This record gives sequence, C-alpha cells and structure tokens, in this order.
Amino acid sequence: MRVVVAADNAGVELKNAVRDQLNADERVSEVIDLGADSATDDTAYPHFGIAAAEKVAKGEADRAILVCGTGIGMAISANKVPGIRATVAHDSYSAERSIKSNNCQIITFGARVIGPELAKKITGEWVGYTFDPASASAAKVACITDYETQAAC
Ligand SMILES: O=C(CO)[C@H](O)COP(=O)(O)O
Repeated sequence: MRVVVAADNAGVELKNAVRDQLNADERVSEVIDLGADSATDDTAYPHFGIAAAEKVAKGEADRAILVCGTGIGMAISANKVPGIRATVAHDSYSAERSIKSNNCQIITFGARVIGPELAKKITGEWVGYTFDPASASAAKVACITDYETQAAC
C-alpha cells in the first residue's frame, strides 16, 4: 500500500508522527510526504489536501492521511477532487467504516482534536482494512460515483 501524508502548519507534528509509524509498518510499501515540513510554512491546507487527493485520484498512491487543525478543511478540500472519498476519522469505528462502508481512500485528523497516540492507533488499524466490492455497501458507494459522473442513480 502506498500512502500519502500531508498537513498544514497546524498538523505538521501529528503528520510526522503518523508518517513515522507508516514508515515502520511492513504493510505499507511507500510513504509519500507532501509536507508541510515545518510549522513555519503557512501554506493553506487546501493546497496540501488537493495535491494529496490528486495523487490518489491519479493512481500514484492508494490512500492518504491528511492533518490540519480540525481535519475538516482537509476533508472538504480532498473531496473536491473527482473520485475521492475523504472523511475525518477520530475514532476507530469511523475509521473502519470509512473503508468498509464508504471505500474512502482518505482519512483526516485534526491535530487540535485528537492526540498522537490515538491517531497512531487508528492509523495502524486503518491500514489493515479493505473494502469488499461484493459487499452490500458497494452499490451505495457506486451511487455516489454515478452522481459524480452525472449518471442517474
Ligand atoms: O483546521 C484547519 C482547517 O479545517 C486549519 O488547520 C486551520 O484553519 P483556520 O482556522 O482557517 O486557520
């Protein structure tokens, strides 16, 4: 699994902790860090969120974890990229269902909301989940995709 990580200045520290854990995870073949590299970088979160989501949408990565102050701005930004399903996931159950129900490629964390230990725990669990295209959830996700591509659903 290839995972992109990115954060704005509010999320740099948590993003780095998540990145280091992903790098140590043998289930992860590649971690692509799009920055920010420093809390002094004041590039706004949409630039990071959209760049990361585009990488996933283009097939250059499988998933992404994005961090800002709340996780909300990153989720909104990533969801503007066609084909991307992104959500804030500050608890284990939501992170699990983001994959199993929604086939989300991206979860986001708010560094001002969640602590590093819980974020790392959720990250480790999240790597282990896969979406089942034969599940009852698949048609529901397809409805979202159909809407996005302007087909009826
Ligand atoms: O959390 C953020 C966006 O959702 C970001 O880190 C801070 O945004 P701001 O409150 O607009 O500065």
